[in-house]
Amino acid sequence: MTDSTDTQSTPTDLEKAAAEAGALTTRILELRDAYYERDTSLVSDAEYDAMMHRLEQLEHFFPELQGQDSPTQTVGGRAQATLFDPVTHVERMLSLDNVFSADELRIWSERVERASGRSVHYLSELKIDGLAINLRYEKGRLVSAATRGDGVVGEDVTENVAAITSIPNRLSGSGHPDRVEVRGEIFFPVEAFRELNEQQLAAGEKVFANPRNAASGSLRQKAEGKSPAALKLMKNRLSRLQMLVHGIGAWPNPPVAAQSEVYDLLSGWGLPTSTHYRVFEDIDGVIEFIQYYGEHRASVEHEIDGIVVKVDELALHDELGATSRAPRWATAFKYPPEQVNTKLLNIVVSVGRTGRATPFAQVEPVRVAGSTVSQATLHNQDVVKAKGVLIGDTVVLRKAGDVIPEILGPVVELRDGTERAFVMPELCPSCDTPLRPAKEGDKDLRCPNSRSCPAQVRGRVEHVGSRGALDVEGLGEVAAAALTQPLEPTRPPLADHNGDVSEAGLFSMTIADLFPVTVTVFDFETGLPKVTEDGEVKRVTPFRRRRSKKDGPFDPTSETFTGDEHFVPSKGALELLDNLAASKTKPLWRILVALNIRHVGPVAARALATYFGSLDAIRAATRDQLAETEGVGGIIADAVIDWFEVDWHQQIIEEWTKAGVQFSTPGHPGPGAAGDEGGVLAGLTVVATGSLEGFTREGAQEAIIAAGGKAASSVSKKTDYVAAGPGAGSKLAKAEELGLRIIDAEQFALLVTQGPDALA
Ligand SMILES: NC(=O)c1ccc[n+]([C@@H]2O[C@H](COP(=O)([O-])OP(=O)(O)OC[C@H]3O[C@@H](n4cnc5c(N)ncnc54)[C@H](O)[C@@H]3O)[C@@H](O)[C@H]2O)c1
Ligand SMILES: [Zn+2]
Repeated sequence: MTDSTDTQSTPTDLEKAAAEAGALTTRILELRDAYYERDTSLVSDAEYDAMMHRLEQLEHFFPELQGQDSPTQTVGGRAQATLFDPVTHVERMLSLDNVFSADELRIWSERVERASGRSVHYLSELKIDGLAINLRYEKGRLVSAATRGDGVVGEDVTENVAAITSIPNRLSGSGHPDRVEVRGEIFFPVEAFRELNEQQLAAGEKVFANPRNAASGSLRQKAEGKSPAALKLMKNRLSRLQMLVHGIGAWPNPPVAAQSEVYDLLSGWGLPTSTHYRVFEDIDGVIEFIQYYGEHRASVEHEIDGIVVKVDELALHDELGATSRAPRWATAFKYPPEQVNTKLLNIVVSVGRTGRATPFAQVEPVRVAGSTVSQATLHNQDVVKAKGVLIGDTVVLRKAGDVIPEILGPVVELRDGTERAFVMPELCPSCDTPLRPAKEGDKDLRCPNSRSCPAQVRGRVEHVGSRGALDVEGLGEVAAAALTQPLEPTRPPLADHNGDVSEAGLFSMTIADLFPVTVTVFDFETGLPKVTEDGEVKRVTPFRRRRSKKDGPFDPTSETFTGDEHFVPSKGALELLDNLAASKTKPLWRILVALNIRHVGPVAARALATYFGSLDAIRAATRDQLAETEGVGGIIADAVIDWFEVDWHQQIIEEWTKAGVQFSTPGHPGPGAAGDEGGVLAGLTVVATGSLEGFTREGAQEAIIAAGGKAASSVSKKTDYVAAGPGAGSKLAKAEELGLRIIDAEQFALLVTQGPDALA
């Protein structure tokens, strides 16, 4: 459509548009009121932005709808003279226009360059999630601080701002103008925001949905009428606020020509300016900057909701001017939101491999930080209570980067009375055993049926395959669930991630069965598991697929016939078996982690493996010997001893030993040796580079460490051996240059198992 269609629009179109615009306006004003006056987000920012966008569209096609007081023409907020004194800004405080994609940004920059008629430099900086403040300094002294309000009239918060330690009351240096207005963002650094919300939770107060609401709520508090204790709390909150300068207000003839020079000048006066800005000669640089911070959002000390792009040349600011709402010389690129509102549909309890019963939230699926979220953990019943969420609430959900989604709290204003409280169940949802704390006073409840609780069995099998344990590709959540299905032949088949069907009902595996597993199981006549001579049911990977013509001659040892359908092991199943077989000789510490001993994660397992060198040595050790090992300590020592005392744990070791799992580090000289005077590589530094046959990159490092050596990542004079394989590159060149001892994969294997003497 073009603008000319406006005049041809039929009255009904216009009427429809007017009705929609009217409804949107009412809603947006309601949302603004909640947001700016009550520090509450009734909808997510993305929903709010979408409504604004829709209203802009309607007004674009039907300009007659665009009144002066339309939300598209006004700056959020309202000057509320009731709480603070009103301040009329000498220069209006504006909002920013938004773009949501690189394409939209390019369109913006083309428009700017066309209007400027000359080349433009772009200053890119982080969009801080806080609230805008205008600071007026007269002869270097802070005389007034005001919020944005409606852009024309703001609130006088001078007294509170004086309590913010990061804002100087006096400018440093000299040559300050008689009057200068500086603008910036007041915010909570991420860490302080987290602490604040924790304190709010503990005190039974509302949690803030984002640092911006928190900053605004903290700054806009009145000291009057507060008890001494409340006043102290208020001061404490104010003192944790920070500010960063991002512009200027009224300042006649500033002695600078560019926004970037403004920052240099102001930082020379002791004002906090961001160190994260950059000036680019074209928009491509800006787009790279946006991408960079999109991936490194979490590395910044404060929350960012986007990147602000500004024309650097100050002269152009005047030439380009502003609309009633926003400058034309700047725009904000908005990142996908990390916080959204969604409905809390239910709270259910899951039991993990350690038996811990964890309530988690099932929410209406929402897009947040680039992925769709439908669940969030709630840790334990105390956390549910502390967060004050009820089933049926609209809740604020947060997901930053790779972090696990978290529920911040309810939007209390939106309750309608149908919400209900969560009640922690008394029985394990997986096996009906009464839940109880591991020891008195523990907040977490556990299912004590560790041996056969299906949820725990499944969790342990999955844990064996996990990255920190044996890292078995194909042994994840889906496979673990299929492998451990209880023995119920009538269960419907499950499909795995390749769409292969599994006869899930036939398997009930524990981690003890994991390595002896074979594919040969089904009796081809009956379709039931084959029984070995000694009466045992052979376990098998459950993944199978329907036989096709391409599968060639029938193989009775691995194929199944269920009466009317014919199955062969799926590709995934065969791969899983291969991967399991290959993991039997992984480093000892990984095997220890896979055993699922309480408190024994990768770090403790490495410490144990390095010092003792074998499972037998660990089992033979006394509590004191374990506890005194560097990196182990009393708690872990007790957990290790407890673990060995359980009879079905012995069975795991027996089964795994029979299947060829390697419970010791080859060449390890025995307890203690590697710890101080070391294993066969004690005191030696080895660099592994390029691809060494028989070792993964990580595996080579581990082999060096396990043998008591130091695995270095760069070559230096102190390096004793450089193990180099194809693709070794610059490290090899350096080693040659330094005249170091260079060995190949075969020699490396000898070195880490038998030590330097084996190479002679
Ligand atoms: N969820 C809701 O119900 C709701 C309601 C109203 C507003 N909002 C949110 O607020 C936004 C609108 O608020 P707005 O008008 O303040 O616009 P804005 O926050 O999108 O952008 C303008 C503001 O950005 C700030 N800013 C931060 N870093 C900056 C920098 N480096 N340079 C310049 N300015 C910087 C300034 O304070 C400026 O006033 C919406 O897009 C939405 O995200 C949400
Ligand atoms: Zn249970």
